[in-house]
Amino acid sequence: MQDLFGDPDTVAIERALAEIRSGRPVVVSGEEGSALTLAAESVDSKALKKLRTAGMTDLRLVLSPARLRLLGHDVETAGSIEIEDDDAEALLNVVCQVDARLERAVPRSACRTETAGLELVRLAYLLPAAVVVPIEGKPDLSGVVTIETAAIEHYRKHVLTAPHIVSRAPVPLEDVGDTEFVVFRGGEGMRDQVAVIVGSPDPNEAVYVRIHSACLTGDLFASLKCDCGDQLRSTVKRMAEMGGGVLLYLDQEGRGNGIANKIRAYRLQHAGYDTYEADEILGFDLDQRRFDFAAAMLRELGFTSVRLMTNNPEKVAALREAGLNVASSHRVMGRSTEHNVSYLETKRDRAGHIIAKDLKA
Ligand SMILES: Nc1nc2c(ncn2[C@@H]2O[C@H](COP(=O)(O)OP(=O)(O)OP(=O)(O)O)[C@@H](O)[C@H]2O)c(=O)[nH]1
Ligand SMILES: [Zn+2]
Repeated sequence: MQDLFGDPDTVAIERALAEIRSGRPVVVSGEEGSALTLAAESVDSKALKKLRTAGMTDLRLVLSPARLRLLGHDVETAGSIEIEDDDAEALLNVVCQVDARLERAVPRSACRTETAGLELVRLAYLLPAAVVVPIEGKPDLSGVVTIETAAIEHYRKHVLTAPHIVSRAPVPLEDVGDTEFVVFRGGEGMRDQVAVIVGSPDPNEAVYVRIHSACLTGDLFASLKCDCGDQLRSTVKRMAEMGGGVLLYLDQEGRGNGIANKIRAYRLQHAGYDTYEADEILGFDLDQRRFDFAAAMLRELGFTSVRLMTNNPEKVAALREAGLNVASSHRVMGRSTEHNVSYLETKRDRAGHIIAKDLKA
């Protein structure tokens, strides 16, 4: 029965992600031993106290390298510090407040179990910080999901290349005409990812493709803070004019950090930090996204040669690395406004996006 419903490691990760997102612990287990692991953002003082009462006293907070650098430690790898008391508010300050510093605690390099725990929390779209407690003796952990360290380490590589189509149907769009929405399931967290096939692209030619990361604020509400909504609508329209194309609408809100973290980052931007600085303050790398799954979706639809509509050289590189032919790339500019001009300049100057030098608000 074990693998009747999928690869057991993948099943275990999906269960673990649901537990972590719900604020419950999981056991991460490997050669280095086992540790109870929780997302730091969902831990309150009661939970900290309960863990200690249950004899779990060696509580550690695992932080990403970006967050440790903000806290004043020049490191390249994740690290952990001892959690000395049950003050959850102080713990959360260390995790995401901009002016936090480590006073007494000196981080040590995270062990494999801790690094895997951190990766699990990140995959769950939560703040990248985990509370990890080594398990000594035989505490009663019945009902707690256990996951192997190696399974977490292999997860991304494995799931990103295995999309499957779950449904498809024609949807006519205003200003565009006939399209077909094809829904894939798979990838990180088994999210649904949508391909919109515009018109009738010829798989024997290089097809126009837009890989679009979801942006609730821009795509749906026409937020002035970014250019996503303009890019979405203009590329789909252009595909229709050119006889067809494929838009991949990826559930990668907030550059792969999730909507909650994006809005946390917007709060920091409101206080004067730029888009990448804000993510770094929260402990994220410059960009969390991977595009292997997008390449796998295109292959599944029968397209192997593309004209990519993007300003982001990473997307071109990712598709080429996945073995697709990127015949050309095409810039996709939205409006620049007084609210998004510095966002666009920052993408150009820090992440190498191909965006004009003379932007006007
Ligand atoms: N974390 C974070 N995400 C943002 C912010 N503004 C927009 N996003 C997200 O960024 C993603 C779009 O990424 P961009 O960097 O604008 O553009 P791109 O997709 O890399 O490149 P293009 O193909 O040229 O559009 C969407 O998922 C948005 O939700 C922000 O300030 N912080
Ligand atoms: Zn946006």
